[in-house]
Amino acid sequence: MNKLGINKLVLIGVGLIGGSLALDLKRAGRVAEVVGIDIDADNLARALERKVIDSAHTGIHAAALAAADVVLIATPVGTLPAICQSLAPLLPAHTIVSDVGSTKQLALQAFAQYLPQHYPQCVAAHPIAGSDRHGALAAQFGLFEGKKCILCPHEAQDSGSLNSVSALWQAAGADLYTLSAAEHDAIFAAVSHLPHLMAYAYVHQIGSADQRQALLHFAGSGFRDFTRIAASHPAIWADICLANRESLQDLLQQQQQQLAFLQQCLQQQDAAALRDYFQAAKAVRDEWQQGQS
Ligand SMILES: NC(=O)c1ccc[n+]([C@@H]2O[C@H](COP(=O)([O-])OP(=O)(O)OC[C@H]3O[C@@H](n4cnc5c(N)ncnc54)[C@H](O)[C@@H]3O)[C@@H](O)[C@H]2O)c1
Ligand SMILES: O=C(O)C(=O)C[C@]1(C(=O)O)C=C[C@@H](O)C=C1
Repeated sequence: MNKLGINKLVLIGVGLIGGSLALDLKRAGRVAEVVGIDIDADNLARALERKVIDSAHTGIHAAALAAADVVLIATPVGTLPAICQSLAPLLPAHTIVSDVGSTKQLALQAFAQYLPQHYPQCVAAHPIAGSDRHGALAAQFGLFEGKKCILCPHEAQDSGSLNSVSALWQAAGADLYTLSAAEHDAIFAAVSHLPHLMAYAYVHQIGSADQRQALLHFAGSGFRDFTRIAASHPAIWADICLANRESLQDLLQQQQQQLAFLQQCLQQQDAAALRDYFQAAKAVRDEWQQGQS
């Protein structure tokens, strides 16, 4: 046992987020051994080369899970139910299960439905850090340093498991916050999932334009800054958007009202309304930026 009691971490999904946490925990001496499970054998080979993990499996097997202290699920959120179902007969009694997914109600539902014996030891977590890159090659040290990590404890939560998972994220430098899963999903629909949808929609508009080549040729930093997140992993984002579809449908409706207002300002050549609208948006953006420092 090391100082946290985490001898063996089983990481399911050895990508940007899971891989980055594994790197930090290994460097901090908080885990002795990391076993990687991933459906992508090439990705596992890269993870082994980069020492993100110590051993690799392409499926969820008893041998991989034997004596696991923590199982961390870091796959697209839509895979959680099936993964929990596969884990159920194989988990040692003491194992803590956690996830890193961008939506939390689905995670708690999957834990409750497929891991009822372990439910008190299941801890839903979400680091608010990442990028448009993916896979083990994108895993990096220090990704979570100074970033928020949201924990969504549930009604049957075992406090020891919650503390152990909290300690892992703190070891990676994250600042911990607690929200209910419903609060979490409503907030991140607005500040993460909606902007991703809008970036995808805007890039589609450009990509389907007759002048596509010229538009892309001359696009500069405004285009780059607004569209970076449209380069994110399609499978990760399809799962997030579907898992949070109800909030997102409401938010898209609200966004259409914003666009309709802009149409009206342009039609009426209303410079004052546009200036006020942009000024109010700038004030919100400036307020956010100040809160970051
Ligand atoms: N990318 C971000 O910015 C970010 C930030 C915070 C949280 N998240 C969440 O973290 C999770 C992982 O995202 P990521 O960005 O690390 O993605 P990633 O693509 O870098 O890594 C996911 C890995 O899971 C593997 N995988 C997919 N299905 C699997 C399955 N059924 N069994 C085993 N392995 C499987 C993939 O091969 C891949 O290596 C997602 O739930 C995402 O919502 C992402
Ligand atoms: O930086 C990015 O590319 C991100 O999209 C990171 C981001 C975000 O929207 O802020 C994306 C999804 C997460 O669940 C958490 C962080």
